[in-house]
Amino acid sequence: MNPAANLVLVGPMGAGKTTLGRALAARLGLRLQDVDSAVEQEAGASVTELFAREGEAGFRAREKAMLARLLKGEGVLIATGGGAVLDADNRQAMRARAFVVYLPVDVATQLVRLTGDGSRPLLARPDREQVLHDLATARSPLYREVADLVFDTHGLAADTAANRLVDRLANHWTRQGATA
Ligand SMILES: Nc1ncnc2c1ncn2[C@@H]1O[C@H](COP(=O)(O)OP(=O)(O)O)[C@@H](O)[C@H]1O
Ligand SMILES: O=C(O)C1=C[C@@H](OP(=O)(O)O)[C@@H](O)[C@H](O)C1
Ligand SMILES: [Mg+2]
Repeated sequence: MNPAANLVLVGPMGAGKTTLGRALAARLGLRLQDVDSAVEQEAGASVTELFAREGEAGFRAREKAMLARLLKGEGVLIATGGGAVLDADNRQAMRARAFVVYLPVDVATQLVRLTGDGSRPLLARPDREQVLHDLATARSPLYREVADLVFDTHGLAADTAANRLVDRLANHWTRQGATA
């Protein structure tokens, strides 16, 4: 059993972090915080606008500050963005303050799930498949490095995946600070 105050979801774009986060938070009695949404709310601008206005570096600085702030809480389910693991401080902070679940996803599934999605600036280009392969090569080791648990959702609807993940977590994660 692995004690931690919070739960964090990591994984590539389209892995279902935001979607599963919603379903899981309700089931686990945790407060959901999606880092992208929190950054957008604080900035008063979308992720796409922030990338355009401040560059990826500007967005990453905001993402890092928000993640650090959210990890100070307890009983928080934090859905990260796919690039949050790039920063070593982020990875260390996640490991220190949360039980980390990696949701892997293959590129073919990402392409289907993200068809028509215009909200991810890194995919606003014609060679999406190549971009997703390159991101996977660079980031998969980082997801693995930070993860306490790897949970595969391929072939599962989001609600079913949430139910199974709740069962898996019961054997792996003790919520620190929770009253029995
Ligand atoms: N397990 C799943 N099965 C089918 N579709 C899914 C699943 N998880 C997420 N999706 C869909 O994929 C898209 C991206 O999901 P999202 O939660 O935004 O991913 P992430 O936050 O990891 O980028 C959404 O349209 C969502 O409905
Ligand atoms: O992989 C990435 O670098 C990004 C993933 C996005 O979040 P999701 O993983 O929730 O799509 C969002 O943070 C931004 O567009 C950058
Ligand atoms: Mg998301």
